Amino acid sequence: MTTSTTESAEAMLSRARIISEALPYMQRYDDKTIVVKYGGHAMGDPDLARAFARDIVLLKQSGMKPIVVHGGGPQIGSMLDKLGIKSEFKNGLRVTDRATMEIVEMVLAGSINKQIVSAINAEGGRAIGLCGKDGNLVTVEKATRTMRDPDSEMEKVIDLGFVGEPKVVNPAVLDMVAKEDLIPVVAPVAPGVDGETYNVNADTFAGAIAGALHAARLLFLTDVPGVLDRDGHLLKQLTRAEAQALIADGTISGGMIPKVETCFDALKRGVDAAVIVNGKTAHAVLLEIFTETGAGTLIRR
Ligand SMILES: Nc1ncnc2c1ncn2[C@@H]1O[C@H](COP(=O)(O)OP(=O)(O)O)[C@@H](O)[C@H]1O
Ligand SMILES: CC(=O)N[C@@H](CCC(=O)OP(=O)(O)O)C(=O)O
Repeated sequence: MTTSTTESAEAMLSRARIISEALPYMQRYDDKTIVVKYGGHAMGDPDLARAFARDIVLLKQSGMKPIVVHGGGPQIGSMLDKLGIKSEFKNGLRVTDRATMEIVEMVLAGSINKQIVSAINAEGGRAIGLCGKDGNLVTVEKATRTMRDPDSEMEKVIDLGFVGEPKVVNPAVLDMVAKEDLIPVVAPVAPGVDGETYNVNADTFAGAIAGALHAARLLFLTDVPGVLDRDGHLLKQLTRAEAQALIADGTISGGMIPKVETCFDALKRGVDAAVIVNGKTAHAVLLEIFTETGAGTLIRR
């Protein structure tokens, strides 16, 4: 036997071992719902987008039920800039007037949603694009928030406009989609009980869907390796008490606060575990589902 044939046989055996190692995970998650929140910061690079779509198709092909819930905050921001519409965030949520809502719906339920659907279909999957309006999948109520007024030092109610908080999730729509072997791709735009259209934070939206379906995993794909401690090191696991302390001392701030809070909320509503991972790493979803330790921060009951 020549050296090159021996090496090639070893390489083939190693490939076979890697494929074989996937078996326990395929068995663990067989027929289980995996909600993947694809954040706007994790999108943009075409190679990463292809790898993401491929991972989702692989989960489906392996017998799991992936549901993609996507964001698009930076993309909404660019479109609003182009149109000269000013936008601001309060308590991590975009203040959404009627003109802003029109753009949010166009960007989220329109271009981004269809880009993800096309990317999944291009990898051989069968995706269907939805938003909270389709089949009344998610109904929301107007979000209420308070903020400390620096002058009076009193808590004041702030009006965020058309920003919604999920109130009712109707899993029947997703059950029907699953029966047809389709992969749902859901945009966080939803009707209010008042008949208006509302903008929902994509993390909150993903958490509500994962909770209603008692998903086995809720994955957040963002632009950092996970939750980082005071020294910037990755926390492989996070308890509620640790999270509360890190929020109180400012280590967890900005968009990471609703993400972490959504994780604990989803666990309370029946999700087995939530994970925050770096969506800027190729095949982040596969690494999370098909390995024992995963790559990001695991939050579980
Ligand atoms: N302790 C922390 N660990 C990691 N990221 C943090 C932490 N505190 C704040 N962040 C910020 O949270 C951001 C992720 O949240 P967000 O911008 O809402 O992401 P996405 O658009 O993916 O939902 C990170 O880019 C980081 O700047
Ligand atoms: C109310 C609110 O803030 N909605 C978000 C919805 C998109 C989102 O959450 O996108 P990411 O996941 O990429 O941040 C927004 O308008 O930006």
